[in-house]
Amino acid sequence: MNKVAEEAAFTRGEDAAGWAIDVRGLTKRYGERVVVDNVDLQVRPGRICGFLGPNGSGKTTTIRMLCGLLTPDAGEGTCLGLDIRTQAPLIKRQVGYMTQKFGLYDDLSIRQNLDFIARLFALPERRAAVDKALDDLGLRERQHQLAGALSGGWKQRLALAACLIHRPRLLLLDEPTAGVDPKARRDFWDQIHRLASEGITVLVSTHYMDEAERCHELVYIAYGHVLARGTEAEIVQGAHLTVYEVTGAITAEQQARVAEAPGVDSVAPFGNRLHVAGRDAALVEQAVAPLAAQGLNVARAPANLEDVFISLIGQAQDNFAEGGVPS
Ligand SMILES: Nc1ncnc2c1ncn2[C@@H]1O[C@H](COP(=O)(O)OP(=O)(O)OP(=O)(O)O)[C@@H](O)[C@H]1O
Repeated sequence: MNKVAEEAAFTRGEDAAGWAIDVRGLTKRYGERVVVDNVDLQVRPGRICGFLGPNGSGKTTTIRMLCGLLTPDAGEGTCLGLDIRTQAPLIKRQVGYMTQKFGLYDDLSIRQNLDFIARLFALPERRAAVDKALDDLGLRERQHQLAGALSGGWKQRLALAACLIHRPRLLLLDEPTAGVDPKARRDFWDQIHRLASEGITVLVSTHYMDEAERCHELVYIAYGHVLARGTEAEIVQGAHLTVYEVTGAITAEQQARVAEAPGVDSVAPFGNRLHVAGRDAALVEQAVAPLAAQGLNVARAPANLEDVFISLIGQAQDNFAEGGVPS
């Protein structure tokens, strides 16, 4: 690619190959512990990529390496067409990073908080930028309320407005809706989709499966390793799980017995239903047969993301137990 084409790609917020995020082999150690191990990540502009994995699996550490807040011990690549190792200051100016903790001032109003952030970025038309952020996120009517007096959902909305005030091309959202009620989460996700449709790329970590389902693509990480990636359908198909759904008055003892049966990777309750899943169809069928004989309803069911992730984490534990859990 020639210089002109390269600059055009940079202006669009992507690298020469058209990726908004394109990193390979990202690795981070703390002392002897490898907490992110050889992670590759590629996301196209305007896509919403969900970043999932158990607590402590390396999501935050990866996100911080992407925006230049942490230097990787190994690995390379670009964010918005900029080198994560050598152009971190430029990346930071074009990224909106929402951390897990509410980082704004409780004793300032919504407007004052946004104005403060606009000053930090030295935005030229500060008042207009704050007005736009208030309007875009539906915060205008509450602009004089103190941030500390807002409910969790409105705080998240304000945090998102603060992330967007400098018009970033990439949003890195670290569990943005933790502890927020379902209606506020839904509103938040409507905003994320609106932003993506405007061309903003989003990498969002979450533990909520309904949120994972709203992403264009997903990356699942455990022990610092990527275990699965793709669309929801690709991940579910790729897992090759056989799932039986059990309904009826199942006892704790029956549940424990089926969980211990050979070939059962995961047993997960969903309301009054129990999902029993594994990769070997014959073994799973054998495991649930006694439950049917005991009068419970047992029927094949499609695998869902949660079945897959529970199964993957179980396999990862087995692998690491055999090959040595990463220290
Ligand atoms: N500054 C640090 N020093 C030492 N260990 C750290 C540091 N920061 C993170 N870790 C460890 O690295 C591992 C990965 O942490 P990270 O916060 O990236 O995980 P996560 O997937 O974001 O977890 P969660 O879902 O709980 O937010 C954890 O075991 C954590 O304790």
